[in-house]
Amino acid sequence: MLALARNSWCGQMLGRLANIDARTPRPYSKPSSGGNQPDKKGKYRIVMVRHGESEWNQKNLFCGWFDAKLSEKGQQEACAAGRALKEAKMEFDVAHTSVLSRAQDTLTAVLKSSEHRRIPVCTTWRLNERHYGGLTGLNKAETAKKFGEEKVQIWRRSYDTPPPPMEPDHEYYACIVEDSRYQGHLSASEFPKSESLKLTIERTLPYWDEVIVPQIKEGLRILVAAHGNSLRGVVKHLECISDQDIMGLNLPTGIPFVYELDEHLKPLATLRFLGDPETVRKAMESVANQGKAK
Ligand SMILES: O=C(OP(=O)(O)O)[C@H](O)COP(=O)(O)O
Repeated sequence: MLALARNSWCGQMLGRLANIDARTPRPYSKPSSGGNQPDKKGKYRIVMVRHGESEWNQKNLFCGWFDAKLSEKGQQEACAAGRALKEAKMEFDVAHTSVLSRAQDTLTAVLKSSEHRRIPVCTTWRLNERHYGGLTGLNKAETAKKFGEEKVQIWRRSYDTPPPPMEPDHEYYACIVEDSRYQGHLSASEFPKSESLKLTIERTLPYWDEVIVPQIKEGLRILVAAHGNSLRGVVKHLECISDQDIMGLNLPTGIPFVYELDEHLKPLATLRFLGDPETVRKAMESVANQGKAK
């Protein structure tokens, strides 16, 4: 069993995060797609994976900071992701994940099924999924029926319109706000009530810039296991995707993707999934369609 302990070396870097402003992504647009042809080798490489299907993904519920577990299918996806990494001969020196079980359990399964040696794992709330506010726990298709698909699309994919806030009388408010994993890491005023992609990026990028980037530059091979929207934020930043174009990116569960980076950490190409392109395309389409009224 792999330990998900906070590594003191990660902890030191985390301590430097106070008062750091997120960088503004430059306006630039590049289509994001799948493909399994190896890219030209960069100076650096980073691999990321959205966790396997969770029980709430399976029920088509907005999840956010609720700590849903992986479904049986999600466990299998995570194991398949590990096998794909092994087949691609990808090895890692350090892994980063969120404080949510679905990402941590995916990482554990990925490292186990790829028969990877034990590596340090850094966990941070900054890689959490976006906080889905008052939508947390609602069925996406039923929400689309009630409020319209257009409204749900804005809540799911607009860059800077956050969902309605989570109020203290919300069914899941207490279990999220009082969760011990946030104690000492987030003050009451920092604790989000809901997050747009923009707000998610603003708390994820300081971790990227201050913890992950220095490790990449040290030559460490990094694996990140996180979430649909926290990773969309990282992809937007890396590829300088415009606020408009990022709306079209839907990351599938449990399919690792690779970036080859130049010496300035700019990607040599768009993200490359380690999966059959048709399977990846269908999985992305299925995520996009989750917000349609049934
Ligand atoms: O918790 C969520 O993301 P996750 O399953 O990647 O952790 C969201 O419910 C994803 O929903 P979205 O694809 O409608 O933004």
